[in-house]
Amino acid sequence: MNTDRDDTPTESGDRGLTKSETRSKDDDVKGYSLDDNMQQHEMFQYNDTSDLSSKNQSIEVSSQGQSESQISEPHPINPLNLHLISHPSRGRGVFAPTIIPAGTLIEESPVLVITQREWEEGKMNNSILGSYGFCWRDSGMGIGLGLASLFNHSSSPNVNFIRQFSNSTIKFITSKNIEKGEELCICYSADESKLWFVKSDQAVNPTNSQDEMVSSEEEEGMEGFFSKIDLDEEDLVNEDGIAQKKEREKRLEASQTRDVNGQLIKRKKKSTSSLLSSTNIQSPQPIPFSNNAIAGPSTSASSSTASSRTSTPSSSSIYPEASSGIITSLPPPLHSTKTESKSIDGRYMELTDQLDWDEEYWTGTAPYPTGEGREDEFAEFIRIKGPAEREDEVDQDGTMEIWTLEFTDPRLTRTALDFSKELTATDERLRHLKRVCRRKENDQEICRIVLAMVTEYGQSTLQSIMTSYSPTLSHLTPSVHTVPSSSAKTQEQMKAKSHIWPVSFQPTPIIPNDSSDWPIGRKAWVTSGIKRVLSLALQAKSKGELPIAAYCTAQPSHFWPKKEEGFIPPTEGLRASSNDTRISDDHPLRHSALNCIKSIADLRTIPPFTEITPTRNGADYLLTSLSLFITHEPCVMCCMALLHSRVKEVFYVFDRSHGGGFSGSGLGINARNDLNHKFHAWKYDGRVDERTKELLKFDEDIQV
Ligand SMILES: C[S@@+](CC[C@H](N)C(=O)[O-])C[C@H]1O[C@@H](n2cnc3c(N)ncnc32)[C@H](O)[C@@H]1O
Repeated sequence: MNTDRDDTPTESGDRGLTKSETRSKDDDVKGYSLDDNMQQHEMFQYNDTSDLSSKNQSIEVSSQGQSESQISEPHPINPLNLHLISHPSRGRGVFAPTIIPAGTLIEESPVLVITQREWEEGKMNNSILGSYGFCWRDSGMGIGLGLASLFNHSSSPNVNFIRQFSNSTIKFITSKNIEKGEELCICYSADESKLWFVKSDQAVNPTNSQDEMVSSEEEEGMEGFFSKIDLDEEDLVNEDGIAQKKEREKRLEASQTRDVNGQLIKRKKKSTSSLLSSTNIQSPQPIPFSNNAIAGPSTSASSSTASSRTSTPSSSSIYPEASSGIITSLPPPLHSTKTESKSIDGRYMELTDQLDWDEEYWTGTAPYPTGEGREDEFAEFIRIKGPAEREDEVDQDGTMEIWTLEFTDPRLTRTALDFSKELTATDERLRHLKRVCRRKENDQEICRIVLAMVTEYGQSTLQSIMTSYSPTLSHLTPSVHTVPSSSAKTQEQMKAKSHIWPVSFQPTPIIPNDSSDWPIGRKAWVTSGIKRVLSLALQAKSKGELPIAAYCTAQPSHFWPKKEEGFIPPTEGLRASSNDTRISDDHPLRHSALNCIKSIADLRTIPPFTEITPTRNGADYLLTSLSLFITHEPCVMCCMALLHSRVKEVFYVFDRSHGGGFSGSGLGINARNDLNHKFHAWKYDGRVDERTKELLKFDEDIQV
């Protein structure tokens, strides 16, 4: 479908939307039913007469949306027969009626492309569409037809989407094997602070393991964006470089709406889930996408619209894959498009040996007895906390004082917000606060805007900065307001804190401080990783290298958190080992961890690793969900490289007295709120024999 307006389903589409809005009001009271939904979809169908076997089968939709005559040959455009089910908090969602293999094309949904101008002038963000738009090319918005708009959000999605600007469609492809009855979800944004609704994932992810620290922000270019980023929510994101910030601002600007005076206005938060809420999840019903649901207006104006549809090919002719349900040619992975090369830099790439441990024995999957009861044979690991966690532990109910700007005239909002952004752009202490707080007081809406920490400016200084910024603000006086000093970690906190001032919602899982609760199999696996790097480091030493070694691999699937929120399955089979080669290469950057990351990067450019579909948009980094074992605490540079590669966890043996990226430097790079990924750092707390210890010592200040 192209974006030409004549090709868009104006007539039926408009009616469908009008109807849908009217219906939503009713649904508020009576709940949402699939029958309603069937009716709604019927409104969107076109009268494709070429598919009708009998001319007598003219179709009329009664006010109940019922077809008055039957169509003999159903023409399913939803060959997977997916179910639409309404959930009490998420609203409608798409569910699998049967097992669906990874890589299956669910739908290639046509998109109505709305230009930035149309979106703004039509105040579409204020309408129900505001919750449905996909960011599109040139700051436009795409409203996905078909199933596109019905996928709910999950941060561990099982469906990827690929926006195809050239033909204005979006492809939805399963990224995992889907179980019968599972909800199909996409990831709206990897940065959940950008979501405009309170997320509910229980049914999607029934087990909520506590083993994962969720990355706070992914690269924007790769994300699947929905448009609905609130003015104030926008301000919660990390400052990650001018270019991205500008891009984000542009996008934000594009999706903002203005009032009649051209002033920016706050977008209405309209959650379809509340409109569609019902007390129970309804029993699954197939979405009635078949010919017998086709309905079309019979007026001459509408038949011209309808006739432009008659040439529309059937779904199976457009998407041959859809008929089998399996895509034969997967989209290329994000990291590389190479498919043939077998060697890198003239070297043949070989996978390093697997870790030496009896997986079946230690995980209890073997027919013979398991390793249960042998826990004492393994040393413990201590988790190294970063500043993020220490900050989180500080008084959760605390408040602080900030300067705010208070006014009732909505026309001041834009200038006040711009000023606020300029003033507080880099102040981490304000990041958890929504920038705007609106309250109704004495029948008047009062708008308060975050300005700065009270400790930063005196009132007169602030007033004069403000006046010189814009004369529009000169008659306002900053006032002091008490606000929560941290984000909300639970729904209760969210309620309590937002009562004072709206804050961001950042649930943090409780993470154990040591390995005492690990299953014995994980202890055995991690111990084998530690043994491997100690032995690699001794070998390196014997060759005259610095005695530092690393080994990177995926955690065995047995230990993967089951459907845990935020867990991205690693690339199985991908593994590499390395040692420090600063001496032999006479190169200052050949640190063991960097060498290991490079090997993984090299491997990912050759088959079979090029064949892997990214598990979620924007999340397929070099070391996504991989674990790294290393003899020594990595230096600051290596820690940053590991962070950028999105490593999941690092196990190490020896601390560095200084320069180490975890505790040696005091920087705690593994868990900082001002960095866009967090990972676990585990320190080996067991014994290493004295001779090995001695052999693996090196001068930390070495200059190569
Ligand atoms: C694109 S629509 C998805 C379909 C929507 N559930 C419906 O019934 O129309 C986006 C809206 O779905 C709801 N939603 C999606 N994912 C959700 C989640 N994980 N938790 C809560 N609500 C969710 C929010 O109300 C959001 O505004």
